[in-house]
Amino acid sequence: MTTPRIGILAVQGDVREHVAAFHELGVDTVPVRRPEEVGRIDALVVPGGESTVMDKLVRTFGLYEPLRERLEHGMPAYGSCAGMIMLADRVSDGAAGQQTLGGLDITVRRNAFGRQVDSFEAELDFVGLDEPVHAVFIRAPWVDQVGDGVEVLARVGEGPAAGKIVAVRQDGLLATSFHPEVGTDRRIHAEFVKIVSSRA
Ligand SMILES: NC(=O)CC[C@H](N)C(=O)O
Repeated sequence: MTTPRIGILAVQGDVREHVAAFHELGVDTVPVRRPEEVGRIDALVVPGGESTVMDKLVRTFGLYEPLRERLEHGMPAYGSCAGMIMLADRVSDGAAGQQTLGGLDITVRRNAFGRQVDSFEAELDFVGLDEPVHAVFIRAPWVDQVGDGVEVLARVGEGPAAGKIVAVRQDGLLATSFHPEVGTDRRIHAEFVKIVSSRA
């Protein structure tokens, strides 16, 4: 089997951190900035950053249609934080006119944790991983509602937001409210590589 080509949407956000995370796993990635690059990838990563800016740039660069089409045809994708918002079918508290690429049958609440606690870290139990994940949240969304085909992989364990959904999977689509690309734990990137390889 040939190694799948993982593209990183490289219009805005923490692209370098994702590139480095996959590199540590021995997986090369390619940046995606132009429409013609979309046809050459087997999977997509949408990084953390600012979903409103990412949305505008994706459309300005002519990436919206080709990416949407690939996602509709089942291309695996992983989104962290703003990337989760970009992959969600529905956004609550989105900016005026904000659109997403969609694909994940979820409603995501942007900046859900509020201003006082907009950045924090937490230990999370994560379905399929033996040890908890140390998760870094930065002005993160949470998932308000999931469709029937969506598996919940992690929830906040304690505090005022206890029980809120922060990681999901639906077929080849994976999303986390937090940033595993920040830090040294590569298990979630490894999970995505497994998903991509199993569907290649
Ligand atoms: N760290 C992040 O990716 C923050 C996401 C940002 N709050 C947004 O709405 O896109």
